Amino acid sequence: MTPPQLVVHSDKQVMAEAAAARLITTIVDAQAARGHASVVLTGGRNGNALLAALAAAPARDAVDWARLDVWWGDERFLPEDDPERNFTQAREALLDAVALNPARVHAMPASDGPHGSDVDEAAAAYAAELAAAAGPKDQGPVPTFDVLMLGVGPDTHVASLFPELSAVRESERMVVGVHGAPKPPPVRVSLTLPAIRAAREVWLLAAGEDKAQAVATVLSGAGEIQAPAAGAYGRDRTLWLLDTAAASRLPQELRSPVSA
Ligand SMILES: O=C1O[C@H](COP(=O)(O)O)[C@@H](O)[C@H](O)[C@H]1O
Repeated sequence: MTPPQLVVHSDKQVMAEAAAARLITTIVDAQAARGHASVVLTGGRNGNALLAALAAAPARDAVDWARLDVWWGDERFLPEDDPERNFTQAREALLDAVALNPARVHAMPASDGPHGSDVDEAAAAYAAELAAAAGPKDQGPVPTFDVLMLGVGPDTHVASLFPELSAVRESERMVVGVHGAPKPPPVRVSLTLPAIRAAREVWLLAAGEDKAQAVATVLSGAGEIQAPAAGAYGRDRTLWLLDTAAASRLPQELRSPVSA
């Protein structure tokens, strides 16, 4: 388990812009080192703000978008063009504006897709897509993602792993169907903690006062069943990207200096 590193920004917008700049650099470095890169997107307010900041960043043209694989950490199991789908929101914020290779855009299935309303079958299909993309150098049935981003919910959920639900206890499957999520919609598809931990870098995003207690709970040592974000860490790095409001309830010894 890599220990969490904290970066605290002055506000939500600065955080989104700084995270977007960090993502550009990380993708460019991965493409220089390996010829391609892979990212796992998150839904939610902070994830979408990051994508919008990336879309507005002049340096976005440094990325070779055609050599980027895009995956999702979770999806709201809704019809294809539903505005609440994480995929729809990511398209609007960034994806439609850059020259991605459609074969490398790995959206999670929609509820009117080939698996119909069977979310467990949809989850199994996404797990198979991940397994097909994994190579001999990957440790297990998922690719070694370069960066996996997670928005942290006010209840400490990440992806669609909610406190105490069975999905956060999953130790074998890489992707699960989620039933009865406390945040709408109740049916979702989610990577599990073992899949999340396959990433080189895991970035946890939290901005705003409504995230402050969740951030303090997780970073003060809560367990992952009660606080799923506590179980999200990367192989090489676990980075918490916060704004001052989200960091405001951290114990003093955990706080880092605020960047601009
Ligand atoms: O529903 C979801 O919520 C979380 C957190 O969203 P936020 O708006 O509170 O930042 C997000 O990480 C997840 O991908 C999404 O499906």
